[in-house]
Amino acid sequence: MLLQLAIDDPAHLGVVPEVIDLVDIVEVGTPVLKRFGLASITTLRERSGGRPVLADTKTVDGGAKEAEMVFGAGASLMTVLSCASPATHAAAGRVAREYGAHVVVDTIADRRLPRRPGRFPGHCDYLALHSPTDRRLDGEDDTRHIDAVASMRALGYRVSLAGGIGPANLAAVAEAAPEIVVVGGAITRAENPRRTAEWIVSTLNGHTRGRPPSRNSPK
Ligand SMILES: O=C([C@H](O)CO)[C@H](O)[C@H](O)COP(=O)(O)O
Repeated sequence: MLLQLAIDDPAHLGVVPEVIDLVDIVEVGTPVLKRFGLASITTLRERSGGRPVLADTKTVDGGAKEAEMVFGAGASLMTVLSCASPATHAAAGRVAREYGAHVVVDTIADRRLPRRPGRFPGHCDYLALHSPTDRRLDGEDDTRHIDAVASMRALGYRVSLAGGIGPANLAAVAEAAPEIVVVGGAITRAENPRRTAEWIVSTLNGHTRGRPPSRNSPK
């Protein structure tokens, strides 16, 4: 399993150097991309120590143009919403192939998950099962994305799992074994991001050592 660190708030950029050696993919979160534009991709590339950067564009139209922009700026992966038109998937995929880059198809806005392999024309390197932040802020305890990993993998999709992943559900996530585990707030908002990231990595690797660090643990 690969660990993808999501930076959704400019205030959390400082966490990157603290944990970068534990991380496989660095995500320029949608809010950061909207706030700082393509420069945020360059910034995170400079801090990522050569690790791939994902631009969380959540593209829904204009696939070729958005792909050109973010891959041209140095991103290695981008996200396209699963509800986008086949033409958008095909266009983003064509540009991704030209750059040797990757497309993550994000199901965050879809009520229905794909029922067959190869549902997205063009390019679907990973299918993101993503619990929306706002649903959780509304108080929903959502595990549907974790529960769906097995069926999507059975259809042949490589899965990226995102949304509210942290100490409360990490054991279930490790058991589901998606290809990519996306973690934002559980690391970036932790009292001790480094120790939390270490605990997450060891749990994902099946070598859990005790309990997750508490919010009050010393830095
Ligand atoms: O993509 C995200 C979300 O839609 C906000 O833009 C987050 O990066 C993703 O959900 C991971 O964040 P956490 O839920 O804080 O782990």
